[in-house]
Amino acid sequence: MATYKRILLKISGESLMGEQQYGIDAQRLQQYAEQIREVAAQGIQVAIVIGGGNIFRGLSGTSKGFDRVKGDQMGMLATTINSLALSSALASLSVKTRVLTAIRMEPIGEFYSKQKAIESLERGEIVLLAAGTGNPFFTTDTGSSLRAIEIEADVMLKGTRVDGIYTADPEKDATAVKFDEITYDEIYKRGLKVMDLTATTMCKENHLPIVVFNMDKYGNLKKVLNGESIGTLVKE
Ligand SMILES: Nc1ncnc2c1ncn2[C@@H]1O[C@H](COP(=O)(O)OP(=O)(O)O)[C@@H](O)[C@H]1O
Ligand SMILES: O=c1ccn([C@@H]2O[C@H](COP(=O)(O)OP(=O)(O)O)[C@@H](O)[C@H]2O)c(=O)[nH]1
Repeated sequence: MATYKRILLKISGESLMGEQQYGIDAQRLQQYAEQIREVAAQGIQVAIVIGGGNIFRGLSGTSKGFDRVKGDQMGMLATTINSLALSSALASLSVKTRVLTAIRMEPIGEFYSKQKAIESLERGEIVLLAAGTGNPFFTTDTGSSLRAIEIEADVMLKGTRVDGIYTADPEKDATAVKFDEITYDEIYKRGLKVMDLTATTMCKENHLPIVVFNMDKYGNLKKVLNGESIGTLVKE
């Protein structure tokens, strides 16, 4: 039995690289599309935000001489490229999708509105929310929390390449221990960097639970949605 009716799934752009150093790994993309199709077939309404770190990050561009605002705009275009790729992979599995962009760029996608997103979700379409918040100096984590709150999602699922939230970055500290549950305040107190603080604060202020889980393990998305205790649940 699924515990959530409407979800906002955030997928890390960097994870889309798979084993590659850059860009989109076709196999990884296909795996994501299959898993998303499976949960949508259970009747769960799915909206998706994808990062752009596999292509471009504004902040890293500044060290190479890019203007930050232009760099962030490049990052937002990167999230749009990834959204189109996932939309196409889902379409090839006969799943209906709608790409809504935070910046006007028809015909690549339609300009986002809450109403369009909800109409599509209620029709059973997968909604891909591209270009983050549409503003520089933000991240797709913040875009995800913003959109999740707007569309009245029951939960924000942060699909990433680690198993959940740890006492320290598990990619750097082998002694780090995973939390099954954690409060928003504990994330601040411990200075945990799994999600940016703007995103965490938006979720806290709007009472939106977050689940951080490993999206790269095939089948995990379904497990989270079926209420298995996978990943880390963030709540009050
Ligand atoms: N306390 C922590 N618990 C879990 N992951 C952490 C923590 N601190 C930092 N991280 C890092 O956060 C990453 C997950 O965030 P994500 O937004 O998916 O990655 P990225 O920003 O690289 O695309 C993990 O890969 C991990 O290295
Ligand atoms: O609302 C937003 C969302 C994203 N970005 C830019 O898009 C890049 C890619 O997004 P992010 O780093 O969040 O992707 P991920 O870490 O998930 O790969 C960021 O570095 C920013 O430069 C932005 O400017 N505003």
